[in-house]
Amino acid sequence: MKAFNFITPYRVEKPRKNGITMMLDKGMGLRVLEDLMEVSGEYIDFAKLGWGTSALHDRELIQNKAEMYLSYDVNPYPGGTLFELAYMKNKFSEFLDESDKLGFTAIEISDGSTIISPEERRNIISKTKERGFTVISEVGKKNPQDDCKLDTEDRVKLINSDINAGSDRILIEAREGGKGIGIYDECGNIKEDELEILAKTNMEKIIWEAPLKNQQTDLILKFGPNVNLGNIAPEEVTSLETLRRGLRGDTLGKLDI
Ligand SMILES: C=C(OP(=O)(O)O)C(=O)O
Ligand SMILES: O=S([O-])[O-]
Repeated sequence: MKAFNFITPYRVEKPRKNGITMMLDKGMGLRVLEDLMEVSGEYIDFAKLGWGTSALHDRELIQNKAEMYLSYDVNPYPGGTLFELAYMKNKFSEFLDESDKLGFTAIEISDGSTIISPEERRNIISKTKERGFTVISEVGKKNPQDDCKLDTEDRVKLINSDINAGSDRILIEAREGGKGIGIYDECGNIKEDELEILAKTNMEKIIWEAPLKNQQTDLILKFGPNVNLGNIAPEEVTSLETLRRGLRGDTLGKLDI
């Protein structure tokens, strides 16, 4: 039983469709991960082993980490950048084979640093789906100068086309920093117009990358405790859960929970 259970607001439990939290794992060791899972595993739905970090560790460690995540019902997956590298090297099917063998259950398809034609993107999404992975496709470019060339209409088109091709979730790029990219301005504040338009596409499927606390708070206040959020730092997972439940001043008494 949880401490103070008589005042803690309830939130939908896993497996959940909404209120998804995606955590960014930047190369944690197994013991740190075990500790984290023990205290926060129930608040995490997906764990992304950021960009190419999983390629720097022994296969056995990655397998053990994936197993640990799965034992807490957390879906582990490799960073979109690693997929992009595999794609550039013409090793997409080997990438899926290896991901499967390592125990990853989801795959991120992104073009943050590469160029992939819309047709190719749709093919890749459906092939990944056919292989039995949960598909998370990302919309946005890593370089702010390239990202700002994508207007809102382009993003809406991409979201809809990815969903039609079979994506389970659409990730809105904000990187680890969360500034000057996607729905955020240079200070990391939300660009309301952009947010409103993207939110009209399919809120259930969208995961907003929101690495900063002000972003998490604003999105929770706007869309409620069960908004899907990603790129959450491991040490911020419990903190985010308090925001979702009104257990922190920023949202206390302000949520319908
Ligand atoms: C962390 C990110 O990069 P990657 O998907 O390459 O891990 C991201 O896109 O937010
Ligand atoms: O490389 S990152 O921060 O998406």
